Amino acid sequence: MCILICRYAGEVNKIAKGLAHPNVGLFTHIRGACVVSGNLQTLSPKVRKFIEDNVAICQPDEIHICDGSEKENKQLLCLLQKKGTIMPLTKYENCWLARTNPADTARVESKTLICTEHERDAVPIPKPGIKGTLGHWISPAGMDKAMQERFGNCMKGSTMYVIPFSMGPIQSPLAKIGIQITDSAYVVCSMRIMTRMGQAVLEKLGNNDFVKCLHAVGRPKNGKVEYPHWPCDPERTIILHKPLTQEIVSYGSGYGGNSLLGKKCFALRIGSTIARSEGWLAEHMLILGITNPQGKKRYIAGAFPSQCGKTNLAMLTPTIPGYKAECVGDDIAWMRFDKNGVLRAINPENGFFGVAPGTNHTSNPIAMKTIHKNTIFTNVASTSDGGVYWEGLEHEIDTSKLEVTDWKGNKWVRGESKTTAAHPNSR
Ligand SMILES: Nc1nc2c(ncn2[C@@H]2O[C@H](COP(=O)(O)OP(=O)(O)O)[C@@H](O)[C@H]2O)c(=O)[nH]1
Ligand SMILES: C=C(OP(=O)(O)O)C(=O)O
Repeated sequence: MCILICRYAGEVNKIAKGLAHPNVGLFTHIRGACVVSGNLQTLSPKVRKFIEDNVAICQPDEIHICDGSEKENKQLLCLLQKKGTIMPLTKYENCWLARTNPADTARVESKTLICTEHERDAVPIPKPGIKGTLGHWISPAGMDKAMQERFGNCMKGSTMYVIPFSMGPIQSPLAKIGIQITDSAYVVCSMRIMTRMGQAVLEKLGNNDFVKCLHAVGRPKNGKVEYPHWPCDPERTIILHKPLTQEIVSYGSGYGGNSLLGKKCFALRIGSTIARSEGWLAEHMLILGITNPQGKKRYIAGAFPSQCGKTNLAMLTPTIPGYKAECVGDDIAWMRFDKNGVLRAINPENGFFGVAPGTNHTSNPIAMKTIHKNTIFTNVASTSDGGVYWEGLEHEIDTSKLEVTDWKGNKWVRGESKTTAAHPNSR
């Protein structure tokens, strides 16, 4: 049955490509690309247009509208395993390890740009001759050009996934909705951990506006994909934000910080512009609840740059007797004053994306308890008993009795290997 539908779809595909308006009457297709999962009928005209526009540019073979279900997640994890993008970590429950292209391991600030009509609306303008360090600006024409140079046909042969997601609990009045298009199943599975995503979000959205997020892993200009299990285009990686139209565009990287667009791109950067216009704040801050021995609870928020300890402080285990600490958020805080003038905050995320090295039962016991179930590890080392390893676990995992494979897939021996077992920014 399945084969028949696909064959029929292939024929319709050809016909559809020849029509003046490629969507006429073809509810299983968008511009000739077969919808292999999800129902076009449930999409609002705005969501459908967003998909259609990008299908026309990116030319995917298939479209998968994500419902966020457990079944879908399992199918995608299985697909990723078949492609060699992830491997199961048999020591734990539903845990996986991804190894990226070694050139795609972190966010790239220098390639992260904000698009506004005037430079002064995006970044402070330094004196002539001085290089600014606070963000990068791109003009609308520059953004259009950057996109044209990269996105044309970039999903040929691939599946375009459509991820409806909510930053903040779906029913919360503070939540904001985005739709992310991506050609990475790793991104879909990761977005399922980091956000609330799927069918329920589409139902909440109705025909309202949403933050438009477009992501493609890209292919190098010369067509040579060095690591087929992790396609990317490090040379041309670019992360663009257009606050005016609430658009995010990310090309060339599969690394979480660049590709999970709900996180830094939406919750922080676009979020801060939405917040400014609506009179609230989106900040790069952890939120921690502290209850003293008398039962009085207070919250603190703390702003540290990336890789400076937000996740670890947010997961603090108190050493002072009688105190209780509760993690609300480890990266981004959405804050506003309520009608009584009390500052309230939510964590718009739904999961954690912490740096692995340095994490152990002494430095962060809560993280250690959390990560042995339903976790996607990226660029950590693996052990022959199906576990993970990184710098900082020397006193907890006896590597002399195990074989260790480093984050690049090579044999690693403690005290002998000259490189680290895990990438310093492994997550
Ligand atoms: N020495 C030391 N390292 C820390 C401390 N807090 C965090 N780290 C390490 O710094 C790195 C980044 O930590 P993380 O909490 O993920 O930072 P985030 O990116 O700001 O959330 C990890 O390797 C941590 O183990 C600390 O208080 N002391
Ligand atoms: C998510 C990231 O930031 P942080 O280090 O603040 O967690 C990142 O840099 O990819």
